[in-house]
Amino acid sequence: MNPDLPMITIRNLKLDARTEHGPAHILRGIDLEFGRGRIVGVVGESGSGKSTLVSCLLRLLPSNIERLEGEILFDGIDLLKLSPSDMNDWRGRKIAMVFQDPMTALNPLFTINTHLRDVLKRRFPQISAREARERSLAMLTKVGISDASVRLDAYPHQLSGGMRQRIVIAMALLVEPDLLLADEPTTALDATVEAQIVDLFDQLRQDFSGSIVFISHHLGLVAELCDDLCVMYGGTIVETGPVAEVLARPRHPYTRALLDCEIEDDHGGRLATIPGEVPSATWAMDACIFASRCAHVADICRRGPTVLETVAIGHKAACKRSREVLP
Ligand SMILES: Nc1ncnc2c1ncn2[C@@H]1O[C@H](COP(=O)(O)OP(=O)(O)OP(=O)(O)O)[C@@H](O)[C@H]1O
Repeated sequence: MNPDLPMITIRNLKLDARTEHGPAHILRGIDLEFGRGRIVGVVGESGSGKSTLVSCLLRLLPSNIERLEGEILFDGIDLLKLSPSDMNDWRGRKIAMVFQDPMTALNPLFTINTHLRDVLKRRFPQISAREARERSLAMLTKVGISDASVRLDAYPHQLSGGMRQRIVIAMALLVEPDLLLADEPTTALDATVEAQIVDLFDQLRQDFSGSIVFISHHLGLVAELCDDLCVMYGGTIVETGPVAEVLARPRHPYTRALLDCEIEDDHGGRLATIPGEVPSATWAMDACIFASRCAHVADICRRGPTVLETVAIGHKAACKRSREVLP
């Protein structure tokens, strides 16, 4: 394996779903790549396609798919071409997932020990019960759970929401995945616990050699944690690049607008919002996807869709007027 090659390369990924109003273009041609050891933040409003992108990486796709095109190369292997059983094996070995709601992954009838042991048994079939317990205890401590031996014998409902999310993160890490997908893992938590879970992800990166895709509505949170940023809008990526570069010099009006939305007034309310709505997924994109809401829209923006173009090293934006309006 060549360490200089990207670990994940997504090429022209398109996903349409069948609906009563015609095909919904949920992903409209996603191009993205990232290397090992990166934390990639994916941000965008509700409905921009973030969760669907993650579902494609897991290949857990909706049943009403009408079209799926493109490639998802993981160390050169196209996940979309793996057999169902090979893909299942990858999910338990190379890719792990942390969902928004920890109860998605926890069975209320089983203790934490059973959950962690089952993950370890699936990943390392030869592991003894003793070793599984030792590894589980060490992992609980690592993810910041105090009194780990007591918690190990608890049931999910006996733990707080923050602790349950730590358990789910522990389950994901026990897999020793190359790719960890986290779909809004802090959304269901209050602000203090959210900050603790973000800190946990930050600490984990020190000895986690894989990559993390971290989905969030919250640009500030992504800025704190991630190396790379991917801004999604209407099933497309409108801007991508190193977090510091994109946030210091946003080159797409949507990213700029999202940044403005982060500014709070004295009472913690938002000073700005983006007027209008994300276009319907059934819209056949014949113009810039952001044209209907863009403060800088001009005739050129309505003449065909825009594509991602390099604006600086590693930094791309899909705006025909970028140089004029956000130089
Ligand atoms: N199976 C499906 N059939 C039809 N439309 C779908 C399907 N799955 C998702 N969509 C639509 O595709 C769009 C993108 O959905 P997705 O859940 O990926 O967005 P998201 O950015 O993750 O949103 P959120 O932040 O609310 O989770 C939405 O408009 C959604 O309603």
